[in-house]
Amino acid sequence: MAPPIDSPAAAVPNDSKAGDNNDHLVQSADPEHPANLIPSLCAKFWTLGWVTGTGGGASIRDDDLVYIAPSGVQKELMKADDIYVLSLAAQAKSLDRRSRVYLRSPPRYKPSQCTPLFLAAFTKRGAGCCIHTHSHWAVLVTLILETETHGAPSAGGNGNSREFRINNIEQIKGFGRGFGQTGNLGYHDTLRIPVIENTAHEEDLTEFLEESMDKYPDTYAVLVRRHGVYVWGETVHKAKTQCESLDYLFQLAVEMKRLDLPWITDIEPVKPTSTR
Ligand SMILES: CSC[C@@H](O)[C@@H](O)C(=O)COP(=O)(O)O
Ligand SMILES: [Zn+2]
Repeated sequence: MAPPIDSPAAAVPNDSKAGDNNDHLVQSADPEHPANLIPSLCAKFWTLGWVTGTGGGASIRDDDLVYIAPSGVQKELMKADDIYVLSLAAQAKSLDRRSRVYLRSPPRYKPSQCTPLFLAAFTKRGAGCCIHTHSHWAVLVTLILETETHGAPSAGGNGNSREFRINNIEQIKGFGRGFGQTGNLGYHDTLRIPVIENTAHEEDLTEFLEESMDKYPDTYAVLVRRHGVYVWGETVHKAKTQCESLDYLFQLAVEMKRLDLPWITDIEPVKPTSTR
């Protein structure tokens, strides 16, 4: 396989030996270590159809260090030894935003093309984990929304192809209110997920993803039309459960559309008649 395109490490931690490529950064017996967790999570995601045929992936941030999968590999078969490691502090000092400074680069691969999008979640939102899926349900929702703009909004949508909206579904409670805010969305809250258009090259999505983050400061996800979804969270646990909740809602929304059921409904909150 071709060598990595991005620049090798300019700075290495003091405890590294020269020439060892900082392999110790990905060597741990702890299954929760990011270098072990990314492969095990991706193996689970593959069973859900989220990272089929090398598409999709996941990245984890541990303080200053970001762990990234290689590009174009079967994500469900990755090993810890395949993982790239990048320092956010070193990256912030880099003058060229498009070149990246890796503390560890497996020589046989290139880093994931999703890297700048994962970095946006870490630097703009302080996320601890970002997941990218090519789930059928995410893609179908963007296709349904696309048809909404060509003609009158039907019962299933909201007439705005750049935003997915749904309310009055219990699983909405699986989402946080936004970074820096406490608690989760409520049953009657409306979940809004922005949609950006796909580009020929993954990294060209970055500016549009960042734009969406600015426009929707509370969002934990951005849909990419005809492509998939990026979902993040403060922790791995939160990114994973939000991604699962979203996939559940996308599947439900597609089935609702088939049944001509609306995604947005006006339901009066039911008041408890007695206190326990
Ligand atoms: C099936 S190719 C998909 C890629 O172009 C991209 O969309 C993707 O999600 C994965 O990119 P990768 O560089 O392999 O991590
Ligand atoms: Zn992708």
